[in-house]
Amino acid sequence: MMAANGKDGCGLKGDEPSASVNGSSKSRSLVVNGAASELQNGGTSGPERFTFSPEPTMEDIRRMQAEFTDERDWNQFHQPRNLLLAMVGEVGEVSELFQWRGEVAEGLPDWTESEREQLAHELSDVMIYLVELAEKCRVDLPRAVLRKMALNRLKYPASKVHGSAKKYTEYKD
Ligand SMILES: Nc1ccn([C@H]2C[C@H](O)[C@@H](COP(=O)(O)OP(=O)(O)OP(=O)(O)O)O2)c(=O)n1
Repeated sequence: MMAANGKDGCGLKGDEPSASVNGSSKSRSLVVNGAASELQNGGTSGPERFTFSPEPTMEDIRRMQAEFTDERDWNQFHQPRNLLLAMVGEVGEVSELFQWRGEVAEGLPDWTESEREQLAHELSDVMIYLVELAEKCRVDLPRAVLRKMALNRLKYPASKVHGSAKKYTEYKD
């Protein structure tokens, strides 16, 4: 399946996603994500912020999922509405992991490795369906996110809303 913008994917094509993605980003993620791996392994957060690995990009994810569905002849099932329902179902599975726990601290310090991995799986399911939903709706998601963030900055000027969680409609001027 071609992307909305008609560009072919590149980089990870033809490889097993887990092998190629891990292989290509491992060293960088170790260097770039020093703080990240500490947090992912249950350590406390240091002064550095958690960061993601640079790969796979959203376009990589779109292409890998398109290959996955093409190989299984599943595009017939992956219409926008079905993808939306599938994504919401996966959001429910994320919620299940948090339910009845009360407040959960950043970094999930009390979670086991297995619970963290389960969460990583469920968040990935949400992401995979979100990206495919955007593709099938012809929304160029990375660009759309940039536009939306620019709008958010206009709606919530830091100078005006600093330290307040009020919705923009609650500000008088
Ligand atoms: N028709 C389908 C079925 C699965 N998947 C892919 C996308 C998701 O990443 C994952 C979802 O698989 P499941 O529906 O089996 O859901 P879970 O992996 O969450 O399993 P479970 O519901 O047992 O927790 O597989 C897909 O693209 N299309």
